[in-house]
This record gives sequence, structure tokens and C-alpha cells, in this order.
Amino acid sequence: MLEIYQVSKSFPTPQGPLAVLQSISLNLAAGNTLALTGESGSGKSTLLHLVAGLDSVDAGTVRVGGETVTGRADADRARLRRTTIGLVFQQFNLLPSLTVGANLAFQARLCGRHEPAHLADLTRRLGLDGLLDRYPEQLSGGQQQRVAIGRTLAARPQLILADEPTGNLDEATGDAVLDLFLDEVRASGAALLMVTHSERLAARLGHQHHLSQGRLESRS
Ligand SMILES: Nc1ncnc2c1ncn2[C@@H]1O[C@H](COP(=O)(O)OP(=O)(O)OP(=O)(O)O)[C@@H](O)[C@H]1O
Repeated sequence: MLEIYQVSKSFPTPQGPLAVLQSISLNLAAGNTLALTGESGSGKSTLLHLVAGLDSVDAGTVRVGGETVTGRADADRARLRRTTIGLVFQQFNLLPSLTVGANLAFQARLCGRHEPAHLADLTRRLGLDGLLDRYPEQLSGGQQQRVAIGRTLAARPQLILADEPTGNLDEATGDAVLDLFLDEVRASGAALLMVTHSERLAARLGHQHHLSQGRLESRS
């Protein structure tokens, strides 16, 4: 589902180029889950952005569902994001003029996969039933995070990229949300790549990789 091959990325800084990722390779098959850990600033979000085609690699290739992300036109990468990839990023990017209910359904409607029963189940499991008529600005950070998760999962993406999806949640809610991710992956056969600072949550995923000084180390 996901093939990352010898990907490198650096950013310009006043002190010269900062090599954030150095020849990173990684494969993730459909139905598999992988936790990506690493210190703050080690390049975890950068790697997710490259996979999603939101930024360009300096070298190497990324393939999602057999399609090459790298070297494609922006419109093509946007299509891939819409149809195949589900993103839960640190900025939740909820639509401020839409209610929680409409935000939850937005992505699934956009890609023609709106299933009311599935969405109702996600809404219940994310504890959002009482909030459907509110607007994003009326929610706490953790509630916004859960809406962003529901919106992504409702669209049944084949590849889920989640950047600290439980970062704003207390431990019990974080555990319940991870249960939901894992159940959805089991049911849909999607692949899940999740960034987390929690070793405890990372251990619940099928594979664990650690990013340090630009290199990826497999821990299982
Ligand atoms: N657009 C950019 N321009 C310059 N430097 C950048 C840019 N984006 C990221 N960086 C730098 O690249 C490094 C990796 O950042 P990244 O956000 O990927 O880290 P991270 O591992 O996700 O961190 P955190 O756990 O704090 O979210 C950092 O040193 C950051 O300052």
C-alpha cells in the first residue's frame, strides 16, 4: 500500500541545509499498522507530508497503492489524497462555517463514500453525539481532534496517515480512539501509519519504527 524508497529531504536554514531525512525506506502492506516515533524535530511530520504529497522530496520515491506520488503534478497528488489517503494532522483543518455533523460527513461525501450507518457508529464511538450541531470554534482541542479523526475514517481511506492523533486526548480517550483506528483498519483492510510520542500506544501497532538523526530504525 505504501512504498517509501530512499527518500531524502532537507530544508534551507541560515546555517545551511538541514538534512531532516536521509535515504529513508519503508514498506507498509494493506491491513498493516506502523507506529513512527522519534524526538520532537526528528522529521516525523515531514515524512508524513511527503507521503501525502503535500511537499516534494529531494530524492527518492513514494508510491501509494501502486501510484507514484513523487514527481506528479499537484492536481494529481490532490486527487490521490482525496480518493486514497486519509489525513489526520496536527492542524485539524475543520471547516469553520460547517457544523460538526457536516464536517464529519464532508470527506466521505467528497469522495462518494458517505455511509450514514458507518458515520453514526464513528460519531458514537468518538463521543461526538451531543456536539453535532455545534461549530468547530465551540469545541475543545480534544473534541476538534476527534471530529478530524471521524471525518477521515468516515471516508474509508486505503492509507491512513495520522500525526499524533491522540495528542490532545486524555489517556482513556486516547486508548479508545486507538481501538477505533485499529477496528477500522481491520474492517477495511487499510494501512495505518501513525506518529506518536507514546511508547505504550506505539506498542499496540503491528510495527514500530524510530526516526533519529535523519535515519529510520526498525524496532519490530
Ligand atoms: N518548511 C520548513 N522549513 C524549514 N525547516 C523545516 C520546515 N519544516 C520542518 N522543518 C524542520 O525540520 C525538522 C523536522 O520537523 P518535523 O516537523 O518533521 O519534526 P517532528 O518529528 O514531526 O516534530 P514534532 O514531534 O515536534 O511534531 C525540524 O528541525 C523543523 O524545524
